[in-house]
Amino acid sequence: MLESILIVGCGNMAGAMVEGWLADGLNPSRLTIVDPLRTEGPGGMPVLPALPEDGTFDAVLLGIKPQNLAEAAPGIAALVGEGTTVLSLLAGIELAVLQRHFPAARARVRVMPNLAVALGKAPIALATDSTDEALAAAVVGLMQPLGTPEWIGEDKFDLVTALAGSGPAFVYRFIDALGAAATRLGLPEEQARRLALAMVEGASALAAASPHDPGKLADMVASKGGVTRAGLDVLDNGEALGRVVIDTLRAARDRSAEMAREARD
Ligand SMILES: NC(=O)C1=CN([C@@H]2O[C@H](COP(=O)(O)OP(=O)(O)OC[C@H]3O[C@@H](n4cnc5c(N)ncnc54)[C@H](O)[C@@H]3O)[C@@H](O)[C@H]2O)C=CC1
Ligand SMILES: O=C(O)[C@@H]1CCC=N1
Repeated sequence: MLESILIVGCGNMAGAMVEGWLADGLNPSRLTIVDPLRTEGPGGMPVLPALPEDGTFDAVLLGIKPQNLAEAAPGIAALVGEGTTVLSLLAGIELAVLQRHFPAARARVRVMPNLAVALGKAPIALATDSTDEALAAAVVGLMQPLGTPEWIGEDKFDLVTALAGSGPAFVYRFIDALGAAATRLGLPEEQARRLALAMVEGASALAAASPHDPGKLADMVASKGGVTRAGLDVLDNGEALGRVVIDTLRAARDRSAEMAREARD
C-alpha cells in the first residue's frame, strides 16, 4: 500500500529515516529522493535535483522546512493523486494546512520522529485525517523499523513535537553540561565528555530495560545520606530541574503552536 515513496527534502531528518529504512533492509528502489542541495543520499542513494515531471507514488514524504512548504507545495501537489498518502515531518504544519495544499491526496499524515530513527530508536508520533484502518496499519508498518510509532491526537502535536522531536537536543545539552561541569571541577575535558556520554548511554539503556520507573531507579542509586543524595538535593531543591524542564518544553511547544498559527493564516 505504501510501496513507492517520493521523498521531498532529504536533510537531517528525512536522511536519518532513509538510513533507518536501509539498515532494516528496505529495498532502495522503493525510494525516489529529491533535494536540490544534495547529490547523494544515505547509502549512496541517487538524489534528483528537482521533482520528476510525472510519476505515481503511494506516498510522498515531506522532509523540507515548514517555511518552504508554500513555495514547494504546488509542484509536489501535481504528483499527489488519489492513491497518494502525504506523510509530513514538518513541525507546526497542521493537517488542515496539508489538506489545503494537497486536497487530492488519499490521506494526510503528520509524522513526528527524531534523529534516532537512524538507529530504529525514535518515538514517532502520528496523526491523520483519514479513517482508513488499513492505511493506518500500513503507516505504522512503514514506521515500525524506525522506532515506536503511536497515534496521538493532533491537539497534542505541538507538545509531542517538543518532547519527541526536539527532545534529543535537550538531552544533548544535559550531556554537554555534565561534561563541562566535570571539566570545571577538575577532570581533563576529553575524559569528562567521554565519561558523561558513556554514563548517559548506560543509564538510558538501563531505564529502558528496567521494570522500575526512573524515579525508583534514582532512589536505587542514592544511598541514604550518601553521595548521590547530595547531588539530587541540588536538582530537587525548589524543583530546580523540574521547573527548567517545564519552561523548556513549554517554550518549544508554544513555538510549534505559533508556527502552526503562522502557516494557518
Ligand atoms: N531535525 C530534526 O531533528 C527534526 C526535524 N523535523 C522536521 O523535519 C523537516 C526537515 O528538517 P531537517 O531535516 O532538520 O532540515 P534540513 O535543512 O536538514 O533538510 C531540509 C532539506 O530540504 C531540502 N529542500 C529545501 N527546499 C526543497 C524543495 N523545494 N524540494 C526538495 N528539497 C528541498 C534542503 O536542501 C534540505 O536538504 C522540518 O520540517 C522539521 O520540522 C521533525 C522532527 C525532528
Ligand atoms: O526544531 C524544529 O523546528 C524541528 C522540530 C522538532 C525538531 N526539530
